[in-house]
Amino acid sequence: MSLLQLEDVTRTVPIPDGDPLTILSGVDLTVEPGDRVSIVGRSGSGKSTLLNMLGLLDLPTTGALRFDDVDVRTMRSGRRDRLRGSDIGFIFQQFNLLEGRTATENAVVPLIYASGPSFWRRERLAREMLERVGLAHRLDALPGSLSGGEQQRVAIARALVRSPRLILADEPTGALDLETGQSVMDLLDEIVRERDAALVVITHDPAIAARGDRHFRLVRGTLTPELDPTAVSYELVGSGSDAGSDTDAEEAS
Ligand SMILES: Nc1ncnc2c1ncn2[C@@H]1O[C@H](COP(=O)(O)OP(=O)(O)OP(=O)(O)O)[C@@H](O)[C@H]1O
Repeated sequence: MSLLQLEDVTRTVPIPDGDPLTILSGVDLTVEPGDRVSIVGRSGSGKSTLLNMLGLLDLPTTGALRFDDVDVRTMRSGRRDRLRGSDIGFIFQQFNLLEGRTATENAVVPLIYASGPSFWRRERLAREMLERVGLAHRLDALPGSLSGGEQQRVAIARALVRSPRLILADEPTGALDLETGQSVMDLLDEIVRERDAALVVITHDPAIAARGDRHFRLVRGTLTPELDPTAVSYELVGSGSDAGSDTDAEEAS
């Protein structure tokens, strides 16, 4: 049984007074427990759209999206939301921590929506997770007093505190220097391995992509296997205005 499966997925969005815009097409991806998948793609290639789908935030326009072999499109939105809360953890480039709340208060947030022991033991679970990411001495620190690497560790603790089976990381080292980024990735890899969770990392950085076990690139909404992620040129994965965009929308305009 696979954890997550996309089969021939297309995502189109309506354009006022125009043909629908195709953002993803023919995407096939299977993620198994313990998998470490990396996806590179330049600005506008459809990464956020794909991430939203992997995180069950958006549904395919056509094609199949299955979680635990259950067609996500047949689920009521409440069930999808609960599944996302309990089984999927998100890590972003900008750590998205609540300012004015301590590290522990930030890490506890996902457990506020849990039930049973996870809810009753939430403070302890949050503290244990922060200890696991090396922040035992900063439990009461506010985000503003933490370094970038420490803030990302709080965000990792928050993402993992419910023991999700799938972790989605969107440019997790994008706001960190090289060395801090590597140590954050080391930690993430370690914890993911310990828990046999699956990790999908979306990144512009070939060095981060190379850490995965299976590599893909997203070009104009099409996902293809990448055999040698270290050989991906900057031009392909580059971000920002110098790299240009990658969509039909840009081409059409
Ligand atoms: N609802 C929408 N309506 C119109 N265009 C959209 C919509 N959603 C996405 N797009 C376009 O589809 C393309 C892919 O979007 P997406 O946000 O997935 O790209 P991305 O690879 O995450 O880009 P970036 O790295 O710059 O964030 C972009 O050109 C975007 O403008």
